[in-house]
Amino acid sequence: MRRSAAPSQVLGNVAKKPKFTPPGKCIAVCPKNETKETDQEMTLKERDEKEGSASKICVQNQNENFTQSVESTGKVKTKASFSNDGLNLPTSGTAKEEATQEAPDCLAKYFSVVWCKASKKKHKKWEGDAILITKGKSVILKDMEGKDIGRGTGYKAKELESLEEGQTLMVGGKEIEVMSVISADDFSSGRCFQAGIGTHDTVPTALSQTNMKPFCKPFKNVCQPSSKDNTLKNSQSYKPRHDPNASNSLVMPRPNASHQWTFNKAGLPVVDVVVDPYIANSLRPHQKEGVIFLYECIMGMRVSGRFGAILADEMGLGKTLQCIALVWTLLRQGAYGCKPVLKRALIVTPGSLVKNWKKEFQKWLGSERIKVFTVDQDHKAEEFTGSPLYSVMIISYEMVLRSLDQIQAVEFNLLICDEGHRLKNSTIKTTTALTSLSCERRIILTGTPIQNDLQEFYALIEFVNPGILGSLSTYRKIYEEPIVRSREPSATKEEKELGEKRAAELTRLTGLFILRRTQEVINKFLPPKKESIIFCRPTALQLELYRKLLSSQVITSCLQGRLENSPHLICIGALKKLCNHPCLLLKAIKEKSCDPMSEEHDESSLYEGVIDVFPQDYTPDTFSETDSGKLQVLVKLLAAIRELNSSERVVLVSNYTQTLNVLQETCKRYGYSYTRLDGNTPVSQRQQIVDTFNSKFSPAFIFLLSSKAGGVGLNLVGASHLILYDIDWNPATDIQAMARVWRDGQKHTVHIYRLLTTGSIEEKIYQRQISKQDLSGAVVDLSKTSEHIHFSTEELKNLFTLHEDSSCVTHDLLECDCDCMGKIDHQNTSSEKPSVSRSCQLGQNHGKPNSKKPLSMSQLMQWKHFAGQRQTLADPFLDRIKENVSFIFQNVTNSTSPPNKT
Ligand SMILES: Nc1ncnc2c1ncn2[C@@H]1O[C@H](COP(=O)(O)OP(=O)(O)OP(=O)(O)O)[C@@H](O)[C@H]1O
Ligand SMILES: [Mg+2]
Repeated sequence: MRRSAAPSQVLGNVAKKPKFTPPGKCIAVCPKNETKETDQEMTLKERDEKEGSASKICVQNQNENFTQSVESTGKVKTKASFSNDGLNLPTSGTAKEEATQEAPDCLAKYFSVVWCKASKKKHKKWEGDAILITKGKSVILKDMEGKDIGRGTGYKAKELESLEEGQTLMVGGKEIEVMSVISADDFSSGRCFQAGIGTHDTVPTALSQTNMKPFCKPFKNVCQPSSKDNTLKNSQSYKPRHDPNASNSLVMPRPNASHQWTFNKAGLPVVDVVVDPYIANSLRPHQKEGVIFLYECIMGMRVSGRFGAILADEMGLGKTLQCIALVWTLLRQGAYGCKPVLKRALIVTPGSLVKNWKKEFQKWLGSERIKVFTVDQDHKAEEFTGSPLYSVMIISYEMVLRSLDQIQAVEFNLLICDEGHRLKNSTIKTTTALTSLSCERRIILTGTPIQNDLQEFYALIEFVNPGILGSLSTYRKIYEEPIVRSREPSATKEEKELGEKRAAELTRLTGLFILRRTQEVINKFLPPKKESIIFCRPTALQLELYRKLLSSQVITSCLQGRLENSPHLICIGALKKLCNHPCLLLKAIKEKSCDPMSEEHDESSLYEGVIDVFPQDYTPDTFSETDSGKLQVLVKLLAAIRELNSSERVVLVSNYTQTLNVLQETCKRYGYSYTRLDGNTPVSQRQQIVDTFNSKFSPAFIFLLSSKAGGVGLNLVGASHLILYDIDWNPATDIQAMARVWRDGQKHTVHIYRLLTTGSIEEKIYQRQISKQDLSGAVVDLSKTSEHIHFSTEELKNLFTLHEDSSCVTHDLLECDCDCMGKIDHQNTSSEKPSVSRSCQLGQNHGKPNSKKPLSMSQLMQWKHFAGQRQTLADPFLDRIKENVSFIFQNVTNSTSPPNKT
């Protein structure tokens, strides 16, 4: 049968046949070799051969699936040919499942087909591409969005088995013709539904290779220049701005032939782009790779026709510096005829980091190279527009909304969104405003993308590379539903396999433009970090109040599954307050009693009779540190640091302003000088507070920090001790806070202390936290953040249980066979070596399916652990606090690295 109007598969199998036709006839536009070669020149063909480049300019591009148009301005517009169809995959395993019902033992087969309505016409007019699944005697036809468009049964099994290319079949009133056979793998990964983007044929340059790429002679022509003579004359002035042959030079990869074909219409000489040694010399190895990665992404060299990137390096790896190196390079240079790629760049960042960005520009480039413009109350966006002095604008997310008109009026060539995970919601104003900017080159920087769910992940991808994953509904069908389904306990083996494959495919696809490195790459440059989880015994008052709350009617009914209006959240809040200090609970009770008319009946009922447990003269303001186990420990710890490390400073973190007030009052009582940054600190003052604290002349001993308000992006390397006073459901919040101190620039050994109230809800939250961290290797963490957490009755029961007899429930859960209460020594005598060889291996049987403890507890596997009441502890700080401590886990990272960074 002949086909006339073929859909996208007119050229055959998507994966096999080229789909991209360059504008104009290739042969005509690209004459064999009209440009004379000089000593320094060689043809593209030769160079490609020499460099092993896969594609040739006159060959149809196998990597691309774009239609292309050139505007009269010469600006090239590329558009994914699948943009309307999206990537199209079926919902989770439906085809297999359905066919299984029909013939459980037969193997399913998959075909790429075209279809049209059944007609007797000889000359068919095909209406669309589709996927045909056959199994036994049944078939299912799916459109490219994964929707069923036809089904049939009662075929001859043999005929279906031998179905091959070119054959036709009737399926539910539709006539189909088989175009090609699809592998089961291509079906289950979803690749067969993708119209070519990011499938087998995308060839990103390997980072390590590009890094090593030798210098290529700069004066080479690609296509026919507009004027041969001119180009030859001018070629002598097309020189790299910096010497690519110098030792340590950082040379960007050269664009391949198809890139040149698309973006170098004028046929300008290709010149090496070399990062200014002034900044390149400061870059760590991972940062050099990062700059190359970003360069390739935003130049459209990794995924053809896409210019976005997500740099998701863990906190403190210097994302700022990598971007500065990129921006500075591209403001001055470009591969085609030395023409700078960027004229103007826009950097959007949380308000608290605007000044930090400016400082970092100065730090790495000095003040004479570049002038950056920061938008604030006194410097309006219009000033930037009117001034030729500035090429970089730094603005806060809040200000973007206020200055949108002015920003839209400027043509920015690069948009960088720092802490860009805030764009995870595509409907919020900031995201819509930034999406409205015409700039195609977009970079998201984030240290914590993993906490998002699959839809948030989609929003981030959509922001940097719009359309690459198809429409949201398609994406849900292809990826989200099968992946989520496969992780449910009731998932069948097939569903699990499908989910895993789709997740792997999603990772592969997005991995082309997402780069995440972990802290390890920088560890060797950092001083040691000693992390201790300190289980603090609750006081008698805390225990009594805790029991009282647990016996309340509200908690009882929560445990019976009555969760309308989320009463459990109020209960959790009250218990957390109590753990921090009983006075915070009393404050809440008093505030509630002043407002008896409020709607919150559950809260009033929870507090019923609790006030009677407090001593009679107890007031929230005259609290005593002896009423809170954690505060007792804190006071002793601060005294020990003051005494043993008098020149070192402390960051004290809480998630709650009221708790910070208690901590601040404690500082006052002990005469400790402090500074504070929380949600109420004006954004304009934040950098100043941070700078003053980091200066060696800082009078402040303690930095009180609200992790939620100001944690992200701050550098607090002036302190070498960090105490997490309370715990958040979301591990990212705490990790963010910890990374403020242990980062590049830190000169001292860092001590991190996490305080938890023994046997209480805090331990349970900690256990949940570490299970979340274990998921961070996945594309995304599917667990939701705080208020969205869904608790089963079983989980609530666990949360609302107080373990009074245990010195560490977390340790109990590990089923560790040691006797850490003193008989066997599980305290590693050498405090500087990880205790891998000790007899007690925490979580020995982790990962075994029958293990009762959560797999994630394996995180603690390598940690030393010991009961608090030992006679002496090797760590002098812990030794001072042991009286109030029931248990300690401790881990040392980088024990061998020198205290000063290299
Ligand atoms: N190559 C380097 N040499 C020395 N210091 C560096 C280097 N790279 C970065 N730094 C410093 O390390 C600190 C952390 O860098 P930066 O703030 O860019 O981290 P980040 O990746 O943005 O982390 P976060 O996710 O926390 O924002 C900064 O003070 C920065 O100046
Ligand atoms: Mg940052």
